[in-house]
Amino acid sequence: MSDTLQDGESSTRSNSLKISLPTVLYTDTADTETPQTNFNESKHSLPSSFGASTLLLSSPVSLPTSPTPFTKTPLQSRSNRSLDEPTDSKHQQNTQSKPIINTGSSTGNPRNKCVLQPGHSLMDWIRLGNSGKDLNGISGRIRPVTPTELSTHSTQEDAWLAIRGRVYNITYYLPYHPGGPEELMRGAGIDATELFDKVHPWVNYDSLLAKCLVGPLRADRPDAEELFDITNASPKSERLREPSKAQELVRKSMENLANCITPVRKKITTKSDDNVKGSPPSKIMQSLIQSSDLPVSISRRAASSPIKSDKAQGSPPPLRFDWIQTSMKLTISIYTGLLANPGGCAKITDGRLHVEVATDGWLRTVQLIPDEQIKDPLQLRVFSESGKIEVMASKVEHKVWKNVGVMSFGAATQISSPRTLDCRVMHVERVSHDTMLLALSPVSGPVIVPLGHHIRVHHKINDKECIRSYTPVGDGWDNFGGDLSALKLAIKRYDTGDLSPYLTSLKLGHLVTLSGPYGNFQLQKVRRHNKFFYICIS
Ligand code: HEM
Repeated sequence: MSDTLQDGESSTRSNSLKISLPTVLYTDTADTETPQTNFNESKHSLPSSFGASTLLLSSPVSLPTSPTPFTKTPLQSRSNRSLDEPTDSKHQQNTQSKPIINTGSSTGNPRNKCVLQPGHSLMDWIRLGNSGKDLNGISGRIRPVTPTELSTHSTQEDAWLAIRGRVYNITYYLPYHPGGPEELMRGAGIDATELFDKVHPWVNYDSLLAKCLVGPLRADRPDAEELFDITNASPKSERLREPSKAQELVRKSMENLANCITPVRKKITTKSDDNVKGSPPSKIMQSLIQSSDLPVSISRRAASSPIKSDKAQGSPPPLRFDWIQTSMKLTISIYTGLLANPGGCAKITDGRLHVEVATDGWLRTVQLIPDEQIKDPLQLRVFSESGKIEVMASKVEHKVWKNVGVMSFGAATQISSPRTLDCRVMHVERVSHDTMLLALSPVSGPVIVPLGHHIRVHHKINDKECIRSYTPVGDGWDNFGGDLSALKLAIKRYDTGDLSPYLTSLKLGHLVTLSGPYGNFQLQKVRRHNKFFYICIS
């Protein structure tokens, strides 16, 4: 709750803590040094040298807004599993014999994530992928697979599945799947595209399973090879990664026919400032979505920001984004990359959605000028491991949008010094007999404290400044749903302490002075280590 110091200890010790490299704290007051993003620039005019891009997104993106055990709204607490309930008896047996434990997760993921066995985290999977192990089970070769052959690989010891025309050997990935092996087995032996899209269309399966690729799914038809051009002389793996336009067209039309779903990813490069356009949903799909607020998958667009990652020159990691909708909600997902240790906050101003995105010392503002009106309350979730920042807004008018609007990325700014700012107490809640939860909203702009970082609270007692460090707590601690820029601190009261009696007696509207964020934790660095030790000081 309060990191590093007991409340009764002197401020001198607190000040002497040498915590370097504070990363991101953002305030938008005029007298700060934080550069501002000028969103008045036209949608094509943001200079690329600043790494800014503007994209007009059209065609609504599908799918589930995620229910969560930590949530505060009816939509979020609703289970999205209704669409995904297993229908086959094989699966029912599986799930009955090994029930999935619904834990939520430290990353804030709300859904039915499972407790993974030790040594089966995302990083362990990445390590296994880099270990040279034969993950596709056929010595890394790529070859076409027919549906008949696919259906023979449907056991936990030998499981293949197909997504968007590509067959993957998921045998090794099973124990690493955050949704549990049983869930993943629902897709074994079949074309699991629709199933996958119903559960988590945002998951970057093609990267995660890159080493597990077996080959293209080839229909049991004599002319099917044409579709994938498997006789072409270029290296097969390359062709699989970059199908020709004609192949893509054929594949998409087949998917359309089969699923009425067209998930597409379009990459925007520095050379191309094309708007991302897509076909609007068909009338049938529109009326399906319209008639209920079920998260129906209709189509999907994603794009990458034109800012290329170039760590050597100290440039920020590239951002990608995606959007999905139901008739009542719009969800913008911003992908910062694996282990980029993102932080974020969001607000709606003058009908525009502003999302501040912090990644390892870089701050960018993403703005959406929506085609239709959106309103508060916003919900924001940050998935530290996967790097996804998800912002969900309510639609003023309950209907399916054809276009999402104009999306722009502000210039990336490197922020390296902590700031001091006043925060107002927005919410006070008793957590236990001696612990209070305070939600503090910065008076002058959002404050982002990434994972592993902390802030300091400053207060003068008898003219002597008293400082204590606190690590903000995440969602799930409180019933405060409001301001997304609010920091939540869990304060344990020590009757003989200097600061905690003051903090636990604060009332709504009181001002508190904070500084930060502090900390030099970089999630990326964790990648290189196999062993972790936790130190608990009591
Ligand atoms: C097709 C059958 C699949 C089913 C039924 C399924 C089911 C689930 C479920 C129920 C969850 C937990 C809820 C959630 O976070 O959304 C989950 C999470 C997840 N699954 Fe799957 N899954 C499937 C395939 C895959 C595949 C092929 C991959 C990629 C390699 C994958 C990667 C993930 C990841 C990364 C998460 C965590 C998602 C997040 O945190 O947002 N899943 N899955």
